[in-house]
Amino acid sequence: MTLILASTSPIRGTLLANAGVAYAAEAPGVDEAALKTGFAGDDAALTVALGEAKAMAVSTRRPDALVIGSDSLVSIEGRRFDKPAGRETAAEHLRFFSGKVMELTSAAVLVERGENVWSHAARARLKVRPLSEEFIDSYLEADWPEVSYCVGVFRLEGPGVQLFESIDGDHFTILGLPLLPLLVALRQRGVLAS
Ligand SMILES: Nc1nc2c(ncn2[C@H]2C[C@H](O)[C@@H](COP(=O)(O)OP(=O)(O)OP(=O)(O)O)O2)c(=O)[nH]1
Repeated sequence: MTLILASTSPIRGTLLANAGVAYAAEAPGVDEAALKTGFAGDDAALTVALGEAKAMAVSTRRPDALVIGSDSLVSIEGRRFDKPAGRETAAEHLRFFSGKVMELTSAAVLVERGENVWSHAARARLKVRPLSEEFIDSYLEADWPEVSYCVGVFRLEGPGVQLFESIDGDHFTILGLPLLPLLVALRQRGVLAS
C-alpha cells in the first residue's frame, strides 16, 4: 500500500526519510484557520482534528493509499500561537515567550479510504529563558526566514535550542511529528517490518 504524507512541512518529510520510511508527500490543501475558529477542544484534540482533516483531504483523492496527517501548535498560558506571519510577528511572539513555559503539542493521524484508523497526540513542555532584545534581533537575523514555517519560532535542531533553559518531552514531537508512536502504528499495519 502506498504511504502518503499529507504535509508541506519540510521537517516532517525529513523525519520520515531519515527513519527509512518510504513515502510520497502531497500538500493537503486544507483551510486550517477555518477549522481552528471556534474549536472547543483542548490542544491535543485540535491537533488530531487538524491532522485528520489534512489526511482526509488527501485520502479522498487517493483511496488506494494510507495517509499520514499531522499538526503542531504552541500554547502559553492558554493562548495559542500559529506560525509567525512575518519577522516582526516572530519578534512579538519571542518577546511574549520570554521566561515562560511553552507547551508544544503535535499529533499524527492515519487515514485509510476516508476513515481515521489511528491517531496520537503528544505534548512537550519547553522552558523559555529570559530573552533580551539583542538576542531576539540576532536570533532572527541568523534564522529568519528559516523559522518562518515553525510554530514557536524555532528549529530545535538549529539555533532554536538557544531559546530554552529546559525541555521536557519527546524530541520528535517537538520537531513536529510524534514519530515513535507512528512507527509502532506503521509496523502494526505491516507497512514497516517488525
Ligand atoms: N524544523 C523544525 N520545524 C519545527 C520545529 N517545531 C515546529 N516545527 C514546524 C513543524 C511544522 O512544519 C510547523 C507546525 O505547523 P503545522 O503543523 O501547521 O504544519 P505546516 O503548516 O508546516 O505543514 P502542514 O500543515 O503539515 O502542511 O512547525 C522544530 O523544532 N524544527
